[in-house]
Amino acid sequence: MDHASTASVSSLEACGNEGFSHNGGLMQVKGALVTDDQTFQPQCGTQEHAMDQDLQQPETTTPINLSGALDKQASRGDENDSTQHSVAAGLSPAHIGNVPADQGLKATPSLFNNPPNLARIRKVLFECKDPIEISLEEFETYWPFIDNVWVKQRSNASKEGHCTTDYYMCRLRRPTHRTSETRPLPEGKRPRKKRVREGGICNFQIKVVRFEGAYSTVTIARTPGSCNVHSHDLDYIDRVKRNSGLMEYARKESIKGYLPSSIYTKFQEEPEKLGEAGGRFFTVTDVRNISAKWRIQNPEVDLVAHEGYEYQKGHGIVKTKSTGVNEAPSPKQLASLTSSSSLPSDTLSFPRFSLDFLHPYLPDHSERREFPHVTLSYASSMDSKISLQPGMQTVLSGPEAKLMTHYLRSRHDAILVGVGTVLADNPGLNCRLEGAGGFGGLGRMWQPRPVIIDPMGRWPVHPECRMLRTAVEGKGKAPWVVVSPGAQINPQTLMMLKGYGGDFLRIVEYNQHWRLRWEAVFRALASEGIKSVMIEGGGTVLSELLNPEYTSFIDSIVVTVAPTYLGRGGVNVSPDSKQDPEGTPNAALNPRDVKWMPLGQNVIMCGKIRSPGVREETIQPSH
Ligand SMILES: NC(=O)C1=CN([C@@H]2O[C@H](COP(=O)(O)OP(=O)(O)OC[C@H]3O[C@@H](n4cnc5c(N)ncnc54)[C@H](O)[C@@H]3O)[C@@H](O)[C@H]2O)C=CC1
Ligand SMILES: Nc1nc(O)c(N)c(N[C@@H]2O[C@H](COP(=O)(O)O)[C@@H](O)[C@H]2O)n1
Repeated sequence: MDHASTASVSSLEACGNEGFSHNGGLMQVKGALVTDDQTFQPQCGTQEHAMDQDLQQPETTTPINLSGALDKQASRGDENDSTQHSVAAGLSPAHIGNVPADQGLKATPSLFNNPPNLARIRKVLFECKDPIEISLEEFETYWPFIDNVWVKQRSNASKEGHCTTDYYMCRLRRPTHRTSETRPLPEGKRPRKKRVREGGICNFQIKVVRFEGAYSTVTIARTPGSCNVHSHDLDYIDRVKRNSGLMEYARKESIKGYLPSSIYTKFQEEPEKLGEAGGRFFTVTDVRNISAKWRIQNPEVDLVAHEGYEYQKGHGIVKTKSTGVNEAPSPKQLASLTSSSSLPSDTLSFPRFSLDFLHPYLPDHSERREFPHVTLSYASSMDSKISLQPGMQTVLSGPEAKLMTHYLRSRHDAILVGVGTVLADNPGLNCRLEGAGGFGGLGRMWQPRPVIIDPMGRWPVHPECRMLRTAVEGKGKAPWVVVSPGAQINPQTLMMLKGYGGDFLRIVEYNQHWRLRWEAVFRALASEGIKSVMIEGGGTVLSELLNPEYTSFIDSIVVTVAPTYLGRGGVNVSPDSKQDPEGTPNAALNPRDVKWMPLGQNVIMCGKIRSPGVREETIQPSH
């Protein structure tokens, strides 16, 4: 019998979180990782949780194809592993990536300094299919390259100044302004040649909310009056208006005193970068206009062509001497190119081996369900231990299995652990794979949400803990901490966690053993928009969830088995024993559709747990 029957989630607003607005309400796009050989197909996005009522619920989510994200496969170690006790020693080394042949081979400076995945991210910011959360820094980096799409309508700021909301409409929503045909032209003016574009043709509208906290975020979402898609593509806008990122490139080069035609020639030498930045329709007149503005202040400067370029009649500016462009870099240049990567040093290369075997066990985010898809995923010794002793982190996954685990993380909306694991491991619980679900995509947007089961509020929220550092560095999300009504959370702690983008969720449902009811936890997560949860541990959490009371909530299990025995002192994963009605012992649980897959020195066991038809909460999509 339940001691309390109402499930409720409170984000403890009552405890005094003035000045902090909820910076959630966001769309996560999962599984957007694509290998060079397209081994993995992108998946759909999910609504994480609603920030405020005027965010539109997305009706459908669309696969993301992150083409540029994985171009750079430089090898990097994981700085955090050195502190862990490793029983996986001797496993094969991590995959060493290569510097792609075309990466940064320019010896003379390029006019471009495009941020990573620019074309992809321009498209995401143009389409705004689902609410997007990015860091302020990312916003300031990417927005100038897409600002040609938008015209600001109005702005609001919160009283405390933490939060600013700007409302934008698509440029093509503006009504057409035609000059009166009858009005006489001013003296000396020729009639305008420019074709007047038809206005009012696209009713796309967004709002951009800036939230300033320990981790400043910007969320971008369609407003309720907006249509779902633009009535035109991004090229159409790029043809009509240049973005300010592109124009800034031209301005920077102009103020060096170069001829517009020389600048234009240099731009055209890197058509891919130009196209990525939205410059497919860039003209020499665009450069001339920028240059002319600067020349008003600097009329005495004699404009020159770039070194190695000169004017040749009939051909305009052409390259006359080798400038080192497209020549092979020296070893020194190569070394500096690999070390100056913008990705964090703990980035993991995307697996080069196939992980197709996992697909039947992965969440299908297009399904509409009452409860999230739940995957149990942990690493175990041969004697079913997950660590050498309580409170001790033990590495059981070899390099390949570790990449697989991070791939799994990229495919789930949330990663859940018990507080015992957090206290023992101080984990990051982010996805460190290179690509959209991990590093190098849109910051934290595609990262899974860490969830900690901590009924008594034992986790000491501290800026130095890894999850919060990870959040501040934009490498992951701050956690949601699931607490019971009895947990004493002081307002400073609450405000600190919220400032990092995390929160406390209070659950008031218990089972007969005064344990939080998992049903209530999953329902609470679902109501916050979480569609899939990967549960990593520890022993208490996993063993409890493998009991009959909860197996109807568990979809899949993915266990990394390590070739080692940790011994009796280790932390066990084992459900309660089971007997038939006559008292004869039975197997406690037999997963279905089992697959075993060797991965390096580990073997991965995948299986399904929830029987088809049991708690089949799939809701038919509404039309
Ligand atoms: N090899 C692997 O894949 C993994 C290993 N680990 C290891 O597991 C060990 C930690 O395991 P445990 O100590 O068992 O801790 P745990 O991580 O399972 O957390 C247990 C705590 O969570 C809370 N809790 C969990 N379920 C609850 C419920 N239904 N109601 C109320 N409270 C609940 C309680 O406070 C309980 O003390 C560590 O040594 C860690 O390194 C952890 C995760 C993965
Ligand atoms: N898959 C797996 N293999 C192991 O050998 C492990 N020790 C774990 N532990 C889990 O991973 C968490 C660490 O995550 P970060 O790397 O810090 O992000 C740890 O807390 C366990 O949940 N998992």
